[in-house]
Amino acid sequence: MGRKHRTRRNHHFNHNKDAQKPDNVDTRKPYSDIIRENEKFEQYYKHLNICKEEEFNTFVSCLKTDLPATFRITGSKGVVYKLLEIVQDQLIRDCVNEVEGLEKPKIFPIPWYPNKLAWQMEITRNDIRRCEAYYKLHNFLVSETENGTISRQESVSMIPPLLLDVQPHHKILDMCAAPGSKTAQLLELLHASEEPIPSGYVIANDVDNKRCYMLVHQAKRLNSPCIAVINHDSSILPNLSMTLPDGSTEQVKYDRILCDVPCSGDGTLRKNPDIWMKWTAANGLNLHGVQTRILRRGIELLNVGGRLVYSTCSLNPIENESVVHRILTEFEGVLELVDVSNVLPGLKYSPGMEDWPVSSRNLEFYKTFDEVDEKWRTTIRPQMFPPKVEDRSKYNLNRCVRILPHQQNSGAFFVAVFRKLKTLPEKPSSLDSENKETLDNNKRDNEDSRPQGQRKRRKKDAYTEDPFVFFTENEPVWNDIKSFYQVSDSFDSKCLLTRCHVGKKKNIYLTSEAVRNLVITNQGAVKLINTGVKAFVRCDNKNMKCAFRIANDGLESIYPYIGNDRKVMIPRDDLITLLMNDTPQKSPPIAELSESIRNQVDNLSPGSCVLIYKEETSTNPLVIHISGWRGTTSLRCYMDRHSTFHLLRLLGGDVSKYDKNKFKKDDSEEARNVEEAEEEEGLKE
Ligand SMILES: C[S@@+](CC[C@H](N)C(=O)[O-])C[C@H]1O[C@@H](n2cnc3c(N)ncnc32)[C@H](O)[C@@H]1O
Repeated sequence: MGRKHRTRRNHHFNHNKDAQKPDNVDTRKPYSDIIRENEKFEQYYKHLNICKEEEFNTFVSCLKTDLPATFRITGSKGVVYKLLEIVQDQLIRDCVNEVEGLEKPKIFPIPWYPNKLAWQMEITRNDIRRCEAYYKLHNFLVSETENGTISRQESVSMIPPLLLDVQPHHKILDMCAAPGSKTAQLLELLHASEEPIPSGYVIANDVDNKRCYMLVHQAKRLNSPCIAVINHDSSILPNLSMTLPDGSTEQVKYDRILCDVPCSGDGTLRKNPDIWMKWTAANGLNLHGVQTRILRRGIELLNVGGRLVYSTCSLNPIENESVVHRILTEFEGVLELVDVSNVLPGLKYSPGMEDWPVSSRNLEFYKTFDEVDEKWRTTIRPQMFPPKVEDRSKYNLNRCVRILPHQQNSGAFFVAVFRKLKTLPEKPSSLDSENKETLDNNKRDNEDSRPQGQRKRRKKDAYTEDPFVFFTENEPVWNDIKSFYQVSDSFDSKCLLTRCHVGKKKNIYLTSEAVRNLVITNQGAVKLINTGVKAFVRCDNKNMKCAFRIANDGLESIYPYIGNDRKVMIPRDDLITLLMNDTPQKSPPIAELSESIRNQVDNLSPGSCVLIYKEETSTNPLVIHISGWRGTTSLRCYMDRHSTFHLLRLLGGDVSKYDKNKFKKDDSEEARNVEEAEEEEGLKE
């Protein structure tokens, strides 16, 4: 083995070797003592020919360095393009302070990501967090992430949703969804059209109850009425049903499925260096079974003509091609691998392997199961081996995509895209005993009931979620809301729900019709963790003739149905004034706002309203809707600090109140806020 390699964490200083270390660098280095070396790892992947021999040293050296910071820009069209301008022209210029001896890092769009909406920097996440020169850049990333307008996601993890080819009408299942960065991307793709509420939806599932709440947090940032978070083992995921217009029910089959399975994670060594210490060849062998079971269930739940993306952040063929091959064999004639070589031009990758040895944990490599030593035959299974040479062309395993870290300075990743060609036959053509058992336990493709194992579990589980109670035709609070906001008759109030059966309703949430249908049809049969975007919030203010104000979260979905009388067009300078005075005590007096505002609110009764800001000048008009409050003498908007920071940035207002330097003592309170936000960032990928 070569000499011990301790990676330098602060390699933002690397781009100028003579650079002096600036003052005020936070010295916390959680991973700094990890020796990024594992002899067996290198031996294993060298033997497997994971890349060309002459590239192997570059491959390993790259894995020992930290990952560059990347993010995606998300949100509605106008906001996206405004933010894109800021990222492109101003982010590094204005958000990185000049420090002698420190070059400003480069930022560039990730070449294969559509429309320049994903960006990579020459520095790492830790550089950004620890170096004072980057505090504004860090503030930008934290506040825009919290606001839901950027997503700090590893570049390779952005690939699976792009390969799913999502349309707004698709029924989508994310089988292993937490913490939810890909779920968020799926939701964005679902909402890509102009429709305020798309007809499709995302069912986001994870087996880990705590991690399901990370999913809820992710989904909340995107304010979608089209998502439900559920909590099941996806290898035995219950069938969901929907109610048809004639009252009968039908099993839900999904148009798109993301199967981003649990894996050994050795593709994330750059981000999670502790994996260097834990890596053994046994990790892949132990995960192959659960990965296969989850993928198998996904194929059962997929619509004919539908697409399923199987992905891992592992380099190991035992978790990748081997699982894909096994499933293609089991479902012969039913599935094909899709050729995605032209979908993301500019993406560099290696084609999937068509041949691999299977290794014991002790790195004894076998070409066929017959050679396997008796003692390993419980961990090494016959189905883990590659196809025979003469069968290779049947499976097209070379259509799988393996991204190696040195190919474009990223993490490593594996993706395979399946298309379902026909319904499953009564019995798959080739089944081993393990498969037979699983399939006998799980009800078959076209049966409308839950897997047996699941029924047992349900009895044991104590469901602790508050109930999901949808409005009925005669919901008492609805009349007041409808008449106060002049809600159009085309709005279906039955898509509103609360989380209590009795007592005062506090928050009212909105789901799409399709999600409502699913929740009601499957009540008691699925462990539903969360659904619905907050649309109205109780606000018992004696000056308002309605007990509920409009919430910002659901405003984009509900906006088209609100009557014009409670809408106020707000000019830029007035909006900036409101944003700069964002506490109820400091709400700007109406008398001090522009004539345009005074005229509009003259006849507006006190209470909740929608403020609309339009900027027509740019090529992609920016339209922003904000929940506002017309007081007896003042006007204000409901915004949390991150959204206020975001809007001021978009409008070119003064952001200094929010852009605090956490390295300065005076700003310690703000620093704590930033730290808290960072803690939350830990919830994301
Ligand atoms: C690789 S992570 C998923 C990352 C996620 N797709 C994202 O982009 O943020 C794998 C997830 O699978 C979950 N998981 C593990 N076994 C599972 C199972 N049998 N059913 C469902 N989820 C499972 C884990 O809790 C973990 O959250």
